Amino acid sequence: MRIDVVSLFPDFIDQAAAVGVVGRARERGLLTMQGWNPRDYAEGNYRRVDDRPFGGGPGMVMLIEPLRAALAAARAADPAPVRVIYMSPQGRPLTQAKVRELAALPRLLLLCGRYEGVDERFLQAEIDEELSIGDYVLSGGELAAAVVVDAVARLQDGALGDAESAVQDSFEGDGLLDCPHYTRPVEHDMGRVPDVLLSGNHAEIAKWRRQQSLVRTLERRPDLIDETALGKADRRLLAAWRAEQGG
Ligand SMILES: CC(C)(C)c1cccc(C(=O)NCC2(NC(=O)c3cccc4nocc34)CCCC2)c1
Repeated sequence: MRIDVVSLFPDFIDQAAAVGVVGRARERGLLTMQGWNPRDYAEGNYRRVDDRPFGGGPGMVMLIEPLRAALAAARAADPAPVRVIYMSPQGRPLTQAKVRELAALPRLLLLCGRYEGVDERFLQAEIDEELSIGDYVLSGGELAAAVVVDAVARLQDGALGDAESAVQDSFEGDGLLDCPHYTRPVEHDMGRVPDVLLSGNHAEIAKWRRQQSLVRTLERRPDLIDETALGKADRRLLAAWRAEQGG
């Protein structure tokens, strides 16, 4: 897969995608990336990439022409069709389902905003979709682009080793939050490892982990599951938990 990133700080993404799974995927040729800086395409001796907003108000807006030239150069760099995504607070929330869809494409182009954003005419003319990584104010779209790169890279065939794939599958599997994890020592002034995990009883351990995931998801992110859609076994685990809690 090829990912082009249009950003005033292309090195930022490159660094964020240089280590770990993403770095390895790039080394293995599973993922190629290239940054494109609109400033390299800005005219005039000030090489302007932004200007004041019509209608007044604070801040600056990214100019159309440098973006259009950078996007054209990126498109021309590879014959494969490209999905152009503007990382934006006005975008649809990024979900794992969307990540899976994007990971299957041959090419992505991620546009990162700065200042107050991008001239709307450019977005209307050139952008296929807008995606948001969450509802908070950021200084630029680069962190969001790095999130997409990481999530998509993990799904490239061969990016993860068998063990890592199993972890990814367990995370992705049923959309539940993760169960608690423990490692050595068994005893610690911060507490003791739950006995079930020391029992060697793999069926009980699997049940306990499932129960913990279910309870945590219901307690912390009820929006992630529809209790009515739970299977009989899951409903039993929740009932047992509630009985234990005297709930
Ligand atoms: C969400 C809410 C708090 C209501 C809000 C309302 C209005 C503006 C902003 C805001 O952050 N504007 C600044 C910019 N933000 C992002 O690029 C950005 C922010 C968040 C998630 C993202 N996912 O991708 C890109 C994202 C846009 C131009 C430069 C950075 C945020």
